[in-house]
Amino acid sequence: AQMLRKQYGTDNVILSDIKKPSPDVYKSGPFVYADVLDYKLLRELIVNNRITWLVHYSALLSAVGEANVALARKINITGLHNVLDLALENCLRLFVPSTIGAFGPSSPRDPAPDLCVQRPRTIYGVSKVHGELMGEYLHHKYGLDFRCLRYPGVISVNTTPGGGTTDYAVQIFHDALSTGHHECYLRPETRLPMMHIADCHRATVEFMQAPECQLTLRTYNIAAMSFTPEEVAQEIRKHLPHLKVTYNPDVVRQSIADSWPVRFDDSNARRDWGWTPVFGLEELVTDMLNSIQSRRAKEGLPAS
Ligand SMILES: NC(=O)c1ccc[n+]([C@@H]2O[C@H](COP(=O)([O-])OP(=O)(O)OC[C@H]3O[C@@H](n4cnc5c(N)ncnc54)[C@H](O)[C@@H]3O)[C@@H](O)[C@H]2O)c1
Ligand SMILES: C[C@@H](O)[C@H](N)C(=O)O
Repeated sequence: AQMLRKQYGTDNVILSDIKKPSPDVYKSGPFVYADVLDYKLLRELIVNNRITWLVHYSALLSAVGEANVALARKINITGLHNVLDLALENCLRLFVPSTIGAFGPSSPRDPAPDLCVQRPRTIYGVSKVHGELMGEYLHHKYGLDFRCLRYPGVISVNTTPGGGTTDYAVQIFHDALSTGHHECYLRPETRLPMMHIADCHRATVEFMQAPECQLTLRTYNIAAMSFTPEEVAQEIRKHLPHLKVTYNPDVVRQSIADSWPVRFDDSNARRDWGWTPVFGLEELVTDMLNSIQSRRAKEGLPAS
């Protein structure tokens, strides 16, 4: 929203959720309550605010989805159908993120290309493949301007991890600066594609702004780096040598991670609309530690 508001004006970008926003978010511009399962309310918001673009992020992530399959199906599939119908009815440009989780054990893993077998084994992945296919179907049949990026694990200081399989890659930075000890629920050699949130946001805005004639696909992989818990820990130790990591693999999350790509082939995104990441592992680690450290200092908390 911050990026879009700079370009399009504060009042022209409306954030929504079913959760109360932090005071910072609330003060930064328009925020409304919107439940994606409430079709009438969504329609009212779109009509009353003369919405032209819709960015649909609401979802239950992979690990939390496995713990509550019925709710994940409702939010990730029924909610998506509401959004697709409204986008079509109101000629909106629609962005829906997909994920590395849209692939499964029978997909090529190193690298996973844009087009290949997709047989995910989580309700999250199944719902994301469904979203990719529904959006593309409505694009080809009715001309819906549907755009979808498959994000790697996204790493950010601003939000607490939302119940995904890649959450450890956020938590490890907080633990490094608080207790100096991180207990990892994945095995040390588990490699997954990851991305700094600044790259993820920039990719999304650049992709949304790309002229339609440049797009040869409606769903693209985007990549920045791939690392294992051991590799990110080693990079953090260059700044905080005392970091201790112990491993206690969680059966559910480890088996999800083992079914996902270890690397993404994003050559189509690079060719079609010029995607290039800025953050590699070194830059990511420096930025995350600096940002968390200054946040802790503001809150009067010590760094370990
Ligand atoms: N974080 C990642 O690493 C990652 C990677 C790939 C794709 N994505 C995708 O990006 C999107 C956002 O992910 P995130 O990490 O911010 O997840 P998150 O869990 O932090 O946020 C999801 C949001 O959806 C909201 N929500 C839940 N039920 C809702 C409902 N009924 N109506 C409206 N909102 C509802 C939640 O309140 C929450 O704020 C998801 O679609 C996810 O699949 C995320
Ligand atoms: C990878 C992504 O979709 C999310 N962070 C998850 O782990 O579920």
